[in-house]
Amino acid sequence: MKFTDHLWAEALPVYTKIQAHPFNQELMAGTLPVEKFKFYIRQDSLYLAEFSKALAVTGTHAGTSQELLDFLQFAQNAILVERALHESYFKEYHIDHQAGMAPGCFAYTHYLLATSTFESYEVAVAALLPCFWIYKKVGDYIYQRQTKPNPYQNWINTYAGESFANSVQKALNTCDRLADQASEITRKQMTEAYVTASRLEYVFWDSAYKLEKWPV
Ligand SMILES: Cc1ncc(C[n+]2csc(CCO)c2C)c(N)n1
Repeated sequence: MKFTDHLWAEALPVYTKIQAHPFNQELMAGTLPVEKFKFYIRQDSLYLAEFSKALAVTGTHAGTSQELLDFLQFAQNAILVERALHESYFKEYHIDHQAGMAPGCFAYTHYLLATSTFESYEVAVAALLPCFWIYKKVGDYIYQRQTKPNPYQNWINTYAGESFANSVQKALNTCDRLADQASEITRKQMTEAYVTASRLEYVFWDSAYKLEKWPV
């Protein structure tokens, strides 16, 4: 059994809830209120700006130049995705550039920044994996079942392409290779980081659906 199969089984209850979350169900049906989509896009733009740094830092801890290159390309891609959001959705939906990070976005981005900076390369790779893998799974799920026409079609297409699938496969292969060479303690830490980041993916969607605000 591959290590990533074990990870998938460990976080399956979290994934199941992400797939069933009203944000994703309504996005798929095209019925998601536009306010919630706008909130999500603004938060995702803030997320991507920090996520790209976490990817780049993780790359500096890689053991091979190929993996450094992979992570730098992921980081570059995250910045390009963020720019594309600005070019399209920010203009189309008149999204507020001033709104700061909601608690869910803050928790997720800072977890990834801290993990990539202070934990081992192995643990950082496991923490970054849900971002790729869960988006691929949710993206495929929505793409196959979407109601057409759908006002969120462009967003739905973003994670359905072949080049994104290749990136996800690279991240999975790296995680498996590292786990094969890691101690049992490190593998446990990797599993914990993977589950935590998966829970934070859930929190991120839930935050958008609830238009989450700081309570104070
Ligand atoms: C909260 C949140 N989590 C994951 C993604 C997905 N994602 C964004 S950039 C990228 C690949 C970078 O090379 C991936 C997989 C997202 N957009 N927002």
